[in-house]
Amino acid sequence: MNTLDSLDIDIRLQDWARLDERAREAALTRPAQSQAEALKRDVAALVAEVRQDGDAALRRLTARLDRCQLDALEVPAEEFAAAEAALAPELKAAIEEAAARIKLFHAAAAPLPVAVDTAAGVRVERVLRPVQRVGLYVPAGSAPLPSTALMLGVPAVLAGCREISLCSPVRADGRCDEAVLYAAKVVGVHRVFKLGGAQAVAAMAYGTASVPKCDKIFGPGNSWVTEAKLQVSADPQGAAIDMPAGPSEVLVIADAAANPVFVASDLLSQAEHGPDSQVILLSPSSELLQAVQAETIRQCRELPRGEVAARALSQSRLLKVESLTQAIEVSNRYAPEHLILQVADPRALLDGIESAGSIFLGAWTPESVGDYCSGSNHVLPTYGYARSYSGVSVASFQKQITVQEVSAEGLRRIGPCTALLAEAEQLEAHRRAVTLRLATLEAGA
Ligand SMILES: NC(=O)c1ccc[n+]([C@@H]2O[C@H](COP(=O)([O-])OP(=O)(O)OC[C@H]3O[C@@H](n4cnc5c(N)ncnc54)[C@H](O)[C@@H]3O)[C@@H](O)[C@H]2O)c1
Ligand SMILES: N[C@H](CO)Cc1c[nH]c[nH+]1
Ligand SMILES: [Zn+2]
Repeated sequence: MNTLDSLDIDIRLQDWARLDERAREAALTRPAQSQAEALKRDVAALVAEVRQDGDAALRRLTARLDRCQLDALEVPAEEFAAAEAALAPELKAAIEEAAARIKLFHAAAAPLPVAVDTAAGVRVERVLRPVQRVGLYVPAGSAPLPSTALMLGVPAVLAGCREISLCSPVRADGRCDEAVLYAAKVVGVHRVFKLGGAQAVAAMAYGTASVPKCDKIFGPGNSWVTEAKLQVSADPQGAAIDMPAGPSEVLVIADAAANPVFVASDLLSQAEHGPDSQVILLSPSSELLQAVQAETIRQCRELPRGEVAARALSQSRLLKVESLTQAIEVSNRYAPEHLILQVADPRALLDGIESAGSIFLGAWTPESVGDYCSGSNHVLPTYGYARSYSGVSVASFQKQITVQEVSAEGLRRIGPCTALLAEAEQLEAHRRAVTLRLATLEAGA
């Protein structure tokens, strides 16, 4: 008998119309992030320890949390070579294929410089400059994610970042995952460190003897990683971050004609990430919801990570809605990291979507293709942050600087407007910086 045969697997089916406001809120609430207050305290202690003791703290914490006694923290050239030699040629080719497609999309979607004459003699420009020192975090706690090295490394290199460091948890045998190392090499990451969790984030934010300080930290991770990113970004001496990218989640909107086997497989693809993941299905069809419920439980029993997925399913929902219009309203309220539209005409729904990290249209677009190799980025805002944040892109690794140049004629045109507004704000020095120049122009005219 399969060990999962006896596992209690369930995913709750509810009717949205019958839920009161509190029950609706509960249905759309993400799983608690391992007791928020305790988490904040624990992470603050880890960050402080790294700030105070640098490399010694990193070795101590890695021994405690990752069960590995590290000597050198940085991955040496020989380990990259050994990783490359150990990988199957097909896997290396798949990593290269994915990298090429991610590069194609990210290069095309990169911001461009702008130059506009907003009045005769008044030129305003936007120039782009890379963030100089960036730190990438690639998870490897429950599953090493070489695809995340691609998703972060490709845009960092396209943006032209000068120092690109990458941290990923070390295995108990003292090595990093081979495919993560190969992906880092393929995209052109400069240095890789055998560090995971909050301690890796602290090392990149403040720098240690071995790990260079970074200006901005990118990447997903578990609760400790995400909380550490939030804490270091609140400290002016720490580092900026891309966004809070925590436990994976997906929301699927499906109509009566959707294939329950496909829908169940999509729900499970994100449920298997971790016990704190969440998946939601919205459909106006009771038959489809019941079929997906049965199919999800059946497929879950077949998965190597079925136990993990089952825990995520226990805090997930299948919700009967009145219409696809109501499904869109509920989805916008939830603001999912991933949104899959398995309906007859998904493009017809697209305009109504206000908040989502990434959208997948139609029966032949599983979320997995975005995770790996369609070309879009899989580092996306979770926990409702899609209401205000976007996924990682080349722009995330750039600063947009505005430039303006005004000729004498231009100042004659826009000077009076400036002076009037300065006067209204009672900022006399601002006004004079214009009027003194205008007077000089008048005198010379
Ligand atoms: N939002 C996104 O874009 C996105 C993308 C990929 C993955 N993810 C998510 O990233 C997460 C990856 O998590 P993971 O755990 O597999 O790997 P991880 O690399 O984020 O975390 C592993 C590290 O956590 C630390 N840790 C473990 N137990 C600890 C404890 N008790 N106290 C303090 N630190 C501890 C260890 O140092 C370890 O190195 C998953 O939740 C996945 O869903 C999100
Ligand atoms: N679905 C994850 C983002 O939430 C990314 C990922 C990496 N590997 C597989 N999936
Ligand atoms: Zn995934």
